[in-house]
Amino acid sequence: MSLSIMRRIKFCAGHRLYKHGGKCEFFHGHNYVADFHVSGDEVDDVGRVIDFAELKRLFKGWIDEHWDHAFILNEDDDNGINALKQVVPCKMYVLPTNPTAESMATYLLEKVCPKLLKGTGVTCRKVAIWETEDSFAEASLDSAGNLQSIAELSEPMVS
Ligand SMILES: Nc1nc2c(c(=O)[nH]1)N=C([C@H](O)[C@H](O)COP(=O)(O)OP(=O)(O)OP(=O)(O)O)CN2
Repeated sequence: MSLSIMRRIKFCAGHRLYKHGGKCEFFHGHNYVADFHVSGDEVDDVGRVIDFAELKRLFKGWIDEHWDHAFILNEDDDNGINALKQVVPCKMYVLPTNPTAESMATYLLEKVCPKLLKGTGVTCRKVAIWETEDSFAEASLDSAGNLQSIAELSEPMVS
């Protein structure tokens, strides 16, 4: 049996989509919502897959340190990176891809969650990033643990 739980983390960040060709090429920001879907095969003596508070500590800890109130930019965006370096103090996180909701969800699922959850006995199987109340993207693992990237836009946010 597999049991799944979800921990939601909210944060604010700025970004721009390099070479987007539209308004999202301008610096702008979002009140993001990140939904972390975590699975485990068993529960502890209390009946928990893992304590929600522990997930908050891990996920919010990473988000607060790296993405909250930061600008998230594409590593190819030299102009944007150099512009932000002029700002003091400057909080910037550079991704190997454009900071779309899709790539942010994928990055969290593939790169961040395995490190954060090491030794906990649980696995993050899906991350959804909401950019607005109307748009989100999610990245998930299939049953073999391989990445499945699915963008789903214009779905209502569940609150
Ligand atoms: N598939 C994706 N498309 C877009 C992404 C993304 O991450 N994945 N991101 C953006 C921009 O970041 C943009 O800020 C969001 O654009 P949009 O949905 O058009 O924004 P609004 O809902 O605020 O639209 P208004 O027309 O201003 O109300 C673009 N596309």
